[in-house]
Amino acid sequence: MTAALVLDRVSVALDRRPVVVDASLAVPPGCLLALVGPNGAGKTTLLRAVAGAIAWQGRIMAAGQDLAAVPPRVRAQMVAYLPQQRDIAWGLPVREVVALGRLPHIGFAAGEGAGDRAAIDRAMTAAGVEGLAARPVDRLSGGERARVLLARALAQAAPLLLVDEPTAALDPHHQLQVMEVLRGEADAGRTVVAVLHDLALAARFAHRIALMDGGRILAEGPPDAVLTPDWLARAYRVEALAGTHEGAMWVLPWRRR
Ligand SMILES: Nc1ncnc2c1ncn2[C@@H]1O[C@H](COP(=O)(O)OP(=O)(O)OP(=O)(O)O)[C@@H](O)[C@H]1O
Repeated sequence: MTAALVLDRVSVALDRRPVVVDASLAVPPGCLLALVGPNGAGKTTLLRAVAGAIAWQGRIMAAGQDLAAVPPRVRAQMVAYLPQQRDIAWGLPVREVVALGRLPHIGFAAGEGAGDRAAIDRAMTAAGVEGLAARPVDRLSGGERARVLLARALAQAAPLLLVDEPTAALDPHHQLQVMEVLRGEADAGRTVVAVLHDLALAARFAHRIALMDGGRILAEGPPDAVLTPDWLARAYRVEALAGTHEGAMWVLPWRRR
């Protein structure tokens, strides 16, 4: 099957320092890929490159198209991105913030159509923010705001969804809800790349895991092939407990090495 996202020796330098080095990856359609690794590994930088937010060297292909040659509006229809930064400058009502996700489809001048309204409603329900629709977004808790921004990315309905630490600041119930949504998006045929620090959530929900350290992808594969004692010791310098439950892997970092 043709990969939905292909990275071919992607490198990024920030302040003339190599931050991502020769990252190569092929992610099939219908895959939830967790991008994991220690602080400073280069995960956010790699995701920002795929989102087109920073310059890169090498090749990034989505749905067979070289993203360097795709106009911004078309890219916004192809790629949705939930950045790590959750600041929202204006106190817009929540529903209006989520509706911004439809802009690549309807533009500034045109109004929302029935399909847009359905996508917005679906995204708000999936992210569990339908009860917040009229609330000003700058008066929400951190976790509520995070879910509103996830809803905005979901409303974009792009075939490639990039999410940076989507479960940070969420309570366990909402962490599971968000991971179920991301897994559901992948199972519906989209490609989802999620930067995750929580290895338990990565092991439980991701189809595949890419482990980064020092700007490089050290390992990529199914959770039980990547979250091994050796790789966890090498990348994170931790020992972890692990097992399986209901057909999924679980992992619990236990002590530093
Ligand atoms: N704007 C910038 N200018 C220069 N260096 C940067 C910039 N942003 C990040 N870096 C550096 O690039 C490296 C990778 O950062 P990045 O945010 O991609 O890591 P990460 O794996 O997402 O880390 P974390 O888990 O802490 O979020 C770090 O060493 C960081 O200090």
